[in-house]
Amino acid sequence: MGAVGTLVLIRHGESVWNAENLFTGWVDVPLSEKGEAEARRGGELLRDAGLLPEILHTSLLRRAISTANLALDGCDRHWIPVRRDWRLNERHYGALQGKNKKQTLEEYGEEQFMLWRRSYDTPPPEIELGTEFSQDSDPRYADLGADAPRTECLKDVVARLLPYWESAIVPDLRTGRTVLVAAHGNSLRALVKHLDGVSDDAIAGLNIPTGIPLRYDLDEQLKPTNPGGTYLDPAAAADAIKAVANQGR
Ligand SMILES: O=C(O)[C@@H](CO)OP(=O)(O)O
Repeated sequence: MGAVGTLVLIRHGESVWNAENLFTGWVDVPLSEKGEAEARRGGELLRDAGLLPEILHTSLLRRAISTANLALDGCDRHWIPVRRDWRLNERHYGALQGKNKKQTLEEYGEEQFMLWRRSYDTPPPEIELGTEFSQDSDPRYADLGADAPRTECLKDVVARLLPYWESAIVPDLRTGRTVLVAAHGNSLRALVKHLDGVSDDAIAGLNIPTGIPLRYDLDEQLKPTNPGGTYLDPAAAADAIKAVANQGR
């Protein structure tokens, strides 16, 4: 087998709903101005590190797609091939989609709020079909039919993400290419859990900052030789991780 390529993960820049502190999930909101700037900065970090993506995988949500476009434009890689798949989408937040995080924390209390946000296997209540923030008439998910999720916990995200990792991303890495994955806080937590072998309990404490590329060097078994990965701007990542952890407060 040849050398395994480099994996670069990027969570989308701040979205308008991140800025408003709303549970987002599969609701397709755009980047905020700050998020666009974060994405452009992500591209500069890639350029300055000489870490130039050769293929892109994104979710079907515009905050990840726009982030990838802006970042790739910034490192002159806007032309690379791209694949998009719902399996990279954010975790479906069920009936919490569109709700304010602070109000939800006040209404349900810290324990329930954190169970919904960060426990491995407790999904929020299912979203009601046909309501404002459900995706049941969205054409991009038409092929999923009744398999389209109405809520997900992180365990569900791991289960739907891994088939795409194995069948689409790993083959690209096996060609030795630098692969950029532009996705979301919780879909990337699911991938990092798998890559680093993080336990079901420990994953609760892991948060991914917006817009800062995270590099993984992998061995032949696809185990990271730099466990936890390497943020291209570690100081900014450390501050941003704290901010994600404290959302709702
Ligand atoms: O609202 C969401 O979809 C996610 C990511 O922004 O939020 P959280 O970090 O609370 O899981």
